[in-house]
Amino acid sequence: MNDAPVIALTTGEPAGIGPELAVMLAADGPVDGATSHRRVAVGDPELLAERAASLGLALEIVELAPGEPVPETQPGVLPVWPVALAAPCRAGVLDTRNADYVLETLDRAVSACRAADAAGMVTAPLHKAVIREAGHVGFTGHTEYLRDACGVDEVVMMLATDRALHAVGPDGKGASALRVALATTHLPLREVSDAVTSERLTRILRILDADLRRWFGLEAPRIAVCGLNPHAGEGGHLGREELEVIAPTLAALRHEGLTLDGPLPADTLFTPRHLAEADAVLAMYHDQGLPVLKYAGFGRAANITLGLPLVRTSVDHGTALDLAGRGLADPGSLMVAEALAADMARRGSRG
Ligand SMILES: NC(=O)c1ccc[n+]([C@@H]2O[C@H](COP(=O)([O-])OP(=O)(O)OC[C@H]3O[C@@H](n4cnc5c(N)ncnc54)[C@H](O)[C@@H]3O)[C@@H](O)[C@H]2O)c1
Ligand SMILES: N[C@H](C(=O)O)[C@H](O)COP(=O)(O)O
Repeated sequence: MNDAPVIALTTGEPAGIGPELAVMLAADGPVDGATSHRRVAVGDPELLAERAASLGLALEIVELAPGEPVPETQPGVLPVWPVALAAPCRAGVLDTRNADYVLETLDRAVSACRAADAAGMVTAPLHKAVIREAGHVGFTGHTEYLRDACGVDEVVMMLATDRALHAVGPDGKGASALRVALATTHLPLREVSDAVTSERLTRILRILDADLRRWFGLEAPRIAVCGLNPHAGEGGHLGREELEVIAPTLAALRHEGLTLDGPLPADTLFTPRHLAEADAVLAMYHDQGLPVLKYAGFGRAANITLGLPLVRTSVDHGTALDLAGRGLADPGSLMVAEALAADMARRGSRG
């Protein structure tokens, strides 16, 4: 199927599980509709060959020259857009010398998407600390890096379990069908309150509403919004952000036509009755929303960056240095992320 969308898979931190997940998927071949896209890995071909060999996988690594078409996905073959490691890499052992290599794989995939050589990108996990330690002191993750690379002001990190991914509402699918977006991402907790501003919430909620319509086929997305404080501030006795920032912002956005419920106490929002009435939840900070999502679907969920001019999905886990090189990592989330990117690419191409 040569008109299948090309999905660029950045292989992430070379010492982490990203490279082996890529070779595991490629060796096994298309499953669950994976023939619907053409995978091309972005990374060091020798590293990928080494990881495949060390896991005993029969895999042919095919380096593609610039402009060479990406072939149909087939078992045992992994096409690669080559980016060379800066230093030799051992699984599980981080090296700051390879930080720029990781960023180069992202730049390569972004350029390919922008040139329409790829219809979307999927990112295997990178290690944020080693990139910062290498001198990229402002680096906080793919999400913000891609925002800046694409020149947009705001993006939204949303994770969704596999049961809430493909252009349908979670209704009737139970509480494990979850979409959780974040108002703030990788911030120290003590900075969160100051970051929850009306301006930020307005930008985030507009993007979330628009992209739930665009990518998930929801005509009037219902978004449940968490409060920041326990019991959503307990009427102002446990914090005033709900009264002074969140509630007035939601009221203004309802006038624009957004369907918003909240601010709601986060502890009871994440219960089946409330979730059944929401297509997505907006959490105020990382560990308010993501532990629930990962409890519901770790290993079968995907991370989607909303608000970008290109398709980007990712896994629901990190570099798992403790597992790297051992063949123990679960490729489930990467499979889900790839299938979702292909689905989004097809939707995008239909306009
Ligand atoms: N998309 C991304 O790039 C991404 C996502 C999350 C975390 N990270 C980064 O990864 C690094 C390590 O983060 P962490 O330790 O908090 O989380 P982690 O997800 O790497 O590991 C947490 C636990 O989950 C296990 N685990 C993770 N992935 C697994 C898989 N595929 N199969 C089986 N078990 C798996 C690990 O072994 C570990 O016990 C950090 O630098 C973090 O910022 C990157
Ligand atoms: N917050 C995400 C998670 O916990 O899964 C993760 O760190 C991803 O971040 P980026 O996609 O921005 O790298």
